[in-house]
Amino acid sequence: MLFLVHMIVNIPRDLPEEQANEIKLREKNYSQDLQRSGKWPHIWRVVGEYANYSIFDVESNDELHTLLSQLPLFPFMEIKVTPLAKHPSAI
Ligand SMILES: O=C(O)C[C@H]1C=CC(=O)O1
Repeated sequence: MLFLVHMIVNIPRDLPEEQANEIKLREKNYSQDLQRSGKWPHIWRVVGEYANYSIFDVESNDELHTLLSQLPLFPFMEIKVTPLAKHPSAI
């Protein structure tokens, strides 16, 4: 099942920089592990924003929820999920 996921990151300004950097490093490693696994085949930066559009390829809504809720930046994210279906004109 394919999902379009929009993630907007809002790290509080008062979070110590060292702590923020540690979370971002864990996020990068977690994200890259999922990309290597094939479950997160696309991630694109939104120009000018601390946000991304991603494609996830997972077995179920529950699996996607588990993967997203384990993102180290999850507490600081606004996430919108759009389920994708095959377009009838797609070739
Ligand atoms: O930078 C982001 O868009 C947020 C998050 C998603 C993957 C990652 O490494 O960080």
